[in-house]
Amino acid sequence: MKPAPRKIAVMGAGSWGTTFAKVLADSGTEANTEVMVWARRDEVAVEINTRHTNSRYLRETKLPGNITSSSSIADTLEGAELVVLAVPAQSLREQLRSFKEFLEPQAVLMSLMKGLERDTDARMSEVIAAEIEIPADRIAVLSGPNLAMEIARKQPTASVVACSELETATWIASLCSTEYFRPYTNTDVIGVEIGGIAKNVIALAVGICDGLGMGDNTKSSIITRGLAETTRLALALGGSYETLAGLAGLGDLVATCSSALSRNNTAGRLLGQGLYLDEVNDRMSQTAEGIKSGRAVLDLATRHNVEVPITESVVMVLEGTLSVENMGARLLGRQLKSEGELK
Ligand SMILES: NC(=O)C1=CN([C@@H]2O[C@H](COP(=O)(O)OP(=O)(O)OC[C@H]3O[C@@H](n4cnc5c(N)ncnc54)[C@H](O)[C@@H]3O)[C@@H](O)[C@H]2O)C=CC1
Ligand SMILES: O=C(CO)COP(=O)(O)O
Repeated sequence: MKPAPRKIAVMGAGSWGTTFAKVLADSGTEANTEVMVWARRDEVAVEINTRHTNSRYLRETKLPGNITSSSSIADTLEGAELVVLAVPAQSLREQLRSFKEFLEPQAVLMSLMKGLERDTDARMSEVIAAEIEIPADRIAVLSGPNLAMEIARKQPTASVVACSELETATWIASLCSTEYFRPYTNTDVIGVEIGGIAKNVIALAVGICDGLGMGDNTKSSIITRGLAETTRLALALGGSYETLAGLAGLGDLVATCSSALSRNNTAGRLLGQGLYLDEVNDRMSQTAEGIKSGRAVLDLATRHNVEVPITESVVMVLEGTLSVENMGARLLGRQLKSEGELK
């Protein structure tokens, strides 16, 4: 296996980028790996460097001393053998264009993002491959039940690093393994990404049910049938069943759909309580990827002839063609079918 890198760059100083930088720094202390976080706003970089906090996203959580930050893309990427991407999914393509000239020639890129690009329906690993033109063995993704605030508090969790080349995934896993963060490896990049993307839309649906005052049977039914439609989509795209039964599928779906920390779940709850989408967006200070990715998930599924009734209903609510009150009737009124059908 390759030795630990001298430097890892994390592009994006939001809640997950900063928290994952902390995981990397906690993991790499003995190897003296420098972890540098790129922040869009200079004041965030200054706060990380001087106070070792990022209070807007992680309140008073203390960041390890081997994390530094800069608002300069060039400085952050210089010498970085691993580049971790943690910006909102819809901004990735544009950001990569500004990162490209500063990337080290052999750098490995890993996406932390759980979104699908609108209009192209591209997964983040596909956007990276298209914009940076590096081989698949240097493109990885990380996904799993990973609510940032819990990890920042060092509450134990597991996750999945996926790359078509197992050696790359194994190398990255060795760089982010700590006493509170256990990464598994997988070569099924499609399954891992689809699990992370689709669960955000399902979490919106569960949040809507919550906001409408529905109980646990309703939410459990949405979670379970949500997993069925996510699995159908992943299989149609070439992902594997086992991946969707694992941390990046079931694991993340359960965490996101049950947690008040989830931004997607929260956004859904506000919709269920009767707020308009504009009002919900105004209240969200962080990225809820499902709101923008929902339409792309539906388009992707439609192109592949995959039925995703929960996603479709959520998109209709988001686009104003279905009221939250009528969502249940729309889902329950469908033709009866066998539970086992995964096609
Ligand atoms: N927060 C969490 O618990 C987890 C988040 N994720 C995923 O990680 C990705 C990033 O999420 P968070 O860090 O939570 O989001 P966030 O909303 O906390 O932070 C986003 C960061 O990107 C920056 N940003 C905003 N708009 C931008 C733009 N147009 N161009 C460049 N940068 C921009 C912001 O300044 C901020 O630093 C998302 O895809 C999310 O689904 C995945 C697992 C856990
Ligand atoms: O992906 C996440 C947990 O694994 C975070 O979910 P939210 O983006 O809904 O907060």
